[in-house]
Amino acid sequence: MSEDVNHEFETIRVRQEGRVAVITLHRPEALNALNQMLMQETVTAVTSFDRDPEVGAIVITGSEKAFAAGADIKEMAPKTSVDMYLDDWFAAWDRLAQARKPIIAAVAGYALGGGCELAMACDILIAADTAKFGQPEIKLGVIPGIGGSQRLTRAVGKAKAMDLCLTGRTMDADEAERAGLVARIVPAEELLATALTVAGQIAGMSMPVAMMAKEAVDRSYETTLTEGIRFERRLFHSLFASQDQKEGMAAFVEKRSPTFVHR
Ligand SMILES: CC(C)=CC(=O)SCCNC(=O)CCNC(=O)[C@H](O)C(C)(C)COP(=O)(O)OP(=O)(O)OC[C@H]1O[C@@H](n2cnc3c(N)ncnc32)[C@H](O)[C@@H]1OP(=O)(O)O
Repeated sequence: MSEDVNHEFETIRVRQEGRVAVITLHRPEALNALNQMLMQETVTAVTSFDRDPEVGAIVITGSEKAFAAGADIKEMAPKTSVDMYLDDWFAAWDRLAQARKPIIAAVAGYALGGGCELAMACDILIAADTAKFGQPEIKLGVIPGIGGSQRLTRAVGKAKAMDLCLTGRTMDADEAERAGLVARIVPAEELLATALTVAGQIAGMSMPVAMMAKEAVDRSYETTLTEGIRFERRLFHSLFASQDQKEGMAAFVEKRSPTFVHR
């Protein structure tokens, strides 16, 4: 992907700015509803950037009005249970959550249902003051299907996750930040610039170190405290074999900025 860094696909736009890759969801006619094409294109782009040594961080964003208004209801409506099971509907999104490089969701407007779930599958969620989050699937006679009941509960706790999943109501950016879903809120007009700055800071770190930091935090969701601390300690010890640990600590002692080589 790095040779042709500005690319328009059917449902997404991708570009690269230095070591930051930006994926913009682009289905304006449907408020970026997540259809199968958008899922495939987004996951393919993320997978490709994840493998690209010239990319240190990825930003996923939408439009001013909608990050994504959910999975595509019109596409799903006629499906049967067997269709959904045989096609393993939404399984491809799991590949996005398996990316090893940090992904920032820059969210303005609606992030509902699958849109909220996509944002939560990213590593840092930066919201515009216009953002609205929710899991309204219950109003459609279904429940979240891209991890919402699990990631939302881990992010905001059982009380608020139950409230959101059982009533289908939306919460604004302030409430989402207070609840712990959102890392930062910024004025809508500063959203992309802020996301790019944060992504640029991350991409300027040693890549293996940033990847290990992500892996260690993610591990806290999957394991006991004792095992998680042991895992973190092993990664930490292993970094003393890296050139970037030598450079980072030498730079501090010599009162200069480090030059990381991602090794
Ligand atoms: C089932 C699982 C696992 C996950 C899901 O995500 S289910 C979907 C959850 N999301 C929703 O239920 C939200 C659906 N959308 C809305 O409620 C509204 O569109 C809105 C409140 C987000 C915005 O309302 P507004 O009046 O400003 O805009 P609309 O005229 O309603 O929408 C414009 C255009 O977009 C189409 N649209 C919007 N959301 C979806 C969607 N999730 N799937 C398919 N299409 C969507 C909407 O139909 C309209 O297009 P048309 O005028 O051509 O019908």
